[in-house]
Amino acid sequence: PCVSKLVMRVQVGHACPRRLCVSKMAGLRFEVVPSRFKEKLDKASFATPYGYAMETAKQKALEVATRMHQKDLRTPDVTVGGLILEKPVDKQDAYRMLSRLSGKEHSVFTGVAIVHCSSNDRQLHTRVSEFYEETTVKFSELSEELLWEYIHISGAEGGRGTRVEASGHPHTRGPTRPLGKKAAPVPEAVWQRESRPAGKHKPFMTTLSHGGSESQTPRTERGRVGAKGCALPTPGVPYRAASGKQRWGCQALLTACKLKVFDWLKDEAPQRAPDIASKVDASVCGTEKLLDVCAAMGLLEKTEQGYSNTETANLYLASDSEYSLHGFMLQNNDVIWNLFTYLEFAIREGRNQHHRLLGKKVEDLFQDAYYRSPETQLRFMQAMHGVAKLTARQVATAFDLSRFSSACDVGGCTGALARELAREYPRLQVTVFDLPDVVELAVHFQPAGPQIHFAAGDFFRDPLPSAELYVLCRILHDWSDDKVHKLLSKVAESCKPGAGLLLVETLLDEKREAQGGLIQSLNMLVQTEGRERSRGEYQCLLELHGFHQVQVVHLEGVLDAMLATRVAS
Ligand SMILES: C[S@@+](CC[C@H](N)C(=O)[O-])C[C@H]1O[C@@H](n2cnc3c(N)ncnc32)[C@H](O)[C@@H]1O
Repeated sequence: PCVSKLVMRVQVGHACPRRLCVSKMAGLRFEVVPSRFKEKLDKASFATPYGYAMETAKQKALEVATRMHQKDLRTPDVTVGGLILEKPVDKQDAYRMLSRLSGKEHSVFTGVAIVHCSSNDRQLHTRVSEFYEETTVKFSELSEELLWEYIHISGAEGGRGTRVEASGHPHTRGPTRPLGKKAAPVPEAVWQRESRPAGKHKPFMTTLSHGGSESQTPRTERGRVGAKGCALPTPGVPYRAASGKQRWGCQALLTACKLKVFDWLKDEAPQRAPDIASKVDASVCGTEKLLDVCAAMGLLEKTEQGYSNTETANLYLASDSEYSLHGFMLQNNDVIWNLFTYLEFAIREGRNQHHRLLGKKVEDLFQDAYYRSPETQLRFMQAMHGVAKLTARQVATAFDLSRFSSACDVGGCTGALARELAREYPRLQVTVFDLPDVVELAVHFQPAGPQIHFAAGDFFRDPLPSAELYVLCRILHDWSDDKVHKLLSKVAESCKPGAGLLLVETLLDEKREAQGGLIQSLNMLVQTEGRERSRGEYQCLLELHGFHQVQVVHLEGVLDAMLATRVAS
């Protein structure tokens, strides 16, 4: 409780926006007091860069602590001597620095280490994650996602905040991983952190998210001296967001997918820019720039012989790969991206923007928007299929469902989750219930088998197939409260006492919010009739419809699973 009462006087050589952001997330009020201590310690007198950095940080913090005491006759409650290593640290230094920072030796200096480490060493990353866990004892609100982004920032190529060296959390397990295959990172730029298999490649979202190299960073980012000599607050986050590099990076990725660059390079590699340009019917200069950006994002490898797909691109971006997210990219490119251009209207009106995008009234979200033509329906289904395949295993294994002998996946689309459920529970019979047009096309994705059946109908109007377990995966967030009640009461009516309801959504809580849950809420606003809800809201909804004994499992990525049991009314 005392944390919120502290005014942290943070000494900072430059008002590092990342550190301020981290402190803010930790729920601390703080003052930024630039230290006047000159970084002039003799490097030669230190055995390691670590020793030099620690001593410099200490002296800077002490200078602030002393000066504040003299100035205000009030010693700051805590002075944080945060430490940033501007150069790549070697492995041993990183280990030592982490153990010192996370150890109990420092009673004065505590804080968040932002480690600029170019090593891909697994043990080191494990150690870093342990450090993070220890840190959270003090700063319990710190977001893991956030810290990981920082930890992977390397100073190797141009300084702070420029490149990301390793992807994901080293402990990320792989239920979302293609079975029997080595994991490669899932493209995050439009994937919205749904899932994050571990891997050795660079994730391309974060590569772009820090806004270019240090030399390109505007002076204002590093704290500039204003007219009267006082430090201006840095525009870090707003500057980066507005300058659009992250958005442009996303757009480059989506365009490369749309042009099927990764398909051409899967068929034949390496290839040079003019070859690809002629295949995708585009200019050589434009294609070359696009390929270079893809290479910078870690999606292509560039050599003197030309460009080749990385493992990530082959696995997730080629349109014919088993775990392809190509449809998801196209859905983002052709629909969601455009809907977001109407965000201002969405905010003003509090509703989705399909009518603006399509220039006509949209009464039925699916029939009038997503499924308005066979092409748009197929694209939507491909998008759902790609995402579902990556998350299905986690969902199927979140709880022990072996007591059920039949399940109905309500709005189960192509049957990707049904397949995983059938695989996990060999005696389970699964019915995928979806709109007639969807069921008709679903066979192209997921042929029915001895355990999997498809049933066509409208879940707001038609009776649901009978089952011992009902599954609602990414369904309720599409709908208004009224429609959610309608659907839940339908499910409840179809259930006998003891039947289960498996609900899979993104629960809006602090962790998910930090991981993009809030952005996901905006996404729901611009494109659906629904919204993301909190665990408490879902629990109330479930209980209201006779589902109790609610258990929750937080899955990797941004999904959460809730299992509830229907009790006799
Ligand atoms: C957001 S998708 C989720 C698909 C799948 N459950 C998943 O997690 O990937 C919503 C699904 O609900 C289906 N759907 C929408 N309205 C429906 C209705 N009235 N009756 C039956 N299915 C419907 C859509 O066709 C689509 O497959």
